[in-house]
Amino acid sequence: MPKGIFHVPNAVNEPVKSYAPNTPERKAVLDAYKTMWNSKIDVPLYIGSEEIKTGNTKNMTAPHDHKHVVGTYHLAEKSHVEKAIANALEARKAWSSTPWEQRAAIFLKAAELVAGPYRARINAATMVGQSKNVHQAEIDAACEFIDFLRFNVEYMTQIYDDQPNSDQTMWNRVEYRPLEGFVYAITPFNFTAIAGNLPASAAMMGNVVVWKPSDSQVFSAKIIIDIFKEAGVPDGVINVVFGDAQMITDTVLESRDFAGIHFTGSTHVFKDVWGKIGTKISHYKTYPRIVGETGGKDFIIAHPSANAKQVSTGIVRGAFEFQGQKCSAASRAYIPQSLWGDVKEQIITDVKSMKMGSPEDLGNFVTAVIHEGSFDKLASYIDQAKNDADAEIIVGGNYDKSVGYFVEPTVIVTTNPKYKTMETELFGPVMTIYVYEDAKWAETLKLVDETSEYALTGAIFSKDRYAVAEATKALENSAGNFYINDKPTGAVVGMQPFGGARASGTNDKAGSALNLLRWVSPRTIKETFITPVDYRYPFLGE
Ligand SMILES: NC(=O)c1ccc[n+]([C@@H]2O[C@H](COP(=O)([O-])OP(=O)(O)OC[C@H]3O[C@@H](n4cnc5c(N)ncnc54)[C@H](O)[C@@H]3O)[C@@H](O)[C@H]2O)c1
Ligand SMILES: N[C@@H](CCC=O)C(=O)O
Repeated sequence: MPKGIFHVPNAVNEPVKSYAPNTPERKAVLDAYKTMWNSKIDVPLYIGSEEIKTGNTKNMTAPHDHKHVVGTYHLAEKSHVEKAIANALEARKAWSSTPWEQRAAIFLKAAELVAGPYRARINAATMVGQSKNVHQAEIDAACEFIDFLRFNVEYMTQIYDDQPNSDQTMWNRVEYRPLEGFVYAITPFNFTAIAGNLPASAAMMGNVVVWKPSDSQVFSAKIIIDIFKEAGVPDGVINVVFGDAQMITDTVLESRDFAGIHFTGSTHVFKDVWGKIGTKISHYKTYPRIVGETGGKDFIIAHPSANAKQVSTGIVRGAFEFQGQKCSAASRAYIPQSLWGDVKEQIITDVKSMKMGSPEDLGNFVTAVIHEGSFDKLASYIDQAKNDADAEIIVGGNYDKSVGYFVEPTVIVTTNPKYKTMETELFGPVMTIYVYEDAKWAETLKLVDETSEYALTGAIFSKDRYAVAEATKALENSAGNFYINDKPTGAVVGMQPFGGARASGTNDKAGSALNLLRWVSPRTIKETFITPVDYRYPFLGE
């Protein structure tokens, strides 16, 4: 047991590297990309100390070149999921009582492995398997993942440090126990950092985990697993299963020891899983913690006082970075008539200047969308907009899946503020704009609030402080992350805790102490120094 009250290193955000020509990081990431492109990996299930090849495999391909196979991964059967749970529960015996500083050291080491020896590999894997351009890979797979690991260690110690009052007669203590059972982490394709953070944050707090990554992120998930192993996460603490999401989830939910779910993904899946947990609630040993960050229909609203160039840049970067595949991506905008001419011209100029293609060419701003299902869905909405009288495509609108799943950044202007693409999350490079009359500012704020079921991110651009204040109040429940004079994407751990409410999730703010609190079950301990030996109150003896 520790013989000191230890302090962890102060968490600092990882600086973003530039990847400019002739930098060492540029050479390293391109070398790693080539190596991965020209070899094939075979990813097993990771259960306890075993790496299991079930023989039932799927190919991993690059979204920007979908015939190019970069590896295979093995699919779990029900028995593997059961085995993963059994291994997790076995590992819990040692892990749940491992001193916190030992757990902290593992995850601090993992952060340094990402920052140094694994940086080029995890970025390159994110470029190959998820088609991120190098800047998007760097801010996600390297920097955000490192920040999650470093800051969560610091938040963990803040939580442990939060203790109740005592007096001379007693000492009150709270210990933050891991949950009694195991945590199930389900992760999305679009952020390598989220894939790493969901299992790691629960494990850091002393929990054991069954992790099911997205089928479209296995390629970079393999690097995360390598990092956890090298950092010293003991066997069985994080068990990884791939395959049929429904079967895996149903099997997990059958276990009486299921103690919590750490989910990020789409709203309909989360609601479905929540419903299943609800129907089995009497079956579980404890009430499972349900944490889910889900979809968004994120907005930008410009006030007539806004700077047109700032607005158009916010729209273009907010909507089209990583092909709009961020839960935070701007996908509906409200622009006053008086600014529209300038904003429109600038958007069209910017979008036409964007290069699209493989992420290996670092000059490409836009690459492919994640898979055929997403491509087909986006194409159908774009085709619909071409036919609808209340919609007009002002730039983009083409798509091609012959080599990769390429969809041009597309801007739809609609005269109908409730047009389908103003309300529905498409999760791709499609932005819809509604132009409002300047005099209808207050009505438009109401429209922003009422148009979508989501409440994840949103932004207002304005030079008028009264308008900023009015929007901040009117939209207080419309976004969990609200931006003033900035695009609604790019939250940084330690700076803008991230998460939304309404249909966007439980708003437990990934990368914050609020989130880590969901993975502990506090026990209060009262120790009395002079224990009473007489039941009578003092006055009863008089
Ligand atoms: N709010 C946030 O912080 C945040 C962050 C990233 C992504 N997202 C959201 O995630 C979505 C995009 O990611 P995606 O396409 O990977 O989402 P998705 O919902 O398709 O998949 C997410 C995970 O759920 C699994 N899954 C799918 N069907 C399931 C089922 N029936 N039962 C159990 N698990 C199932 C998938 O295999 C994957 O691991 C978007 O809606 C986006 O807004 C939200
Ligand atoms: N943290 C990211 C969003 C993650 C969701 O996809 C951002 O703020 O852009």
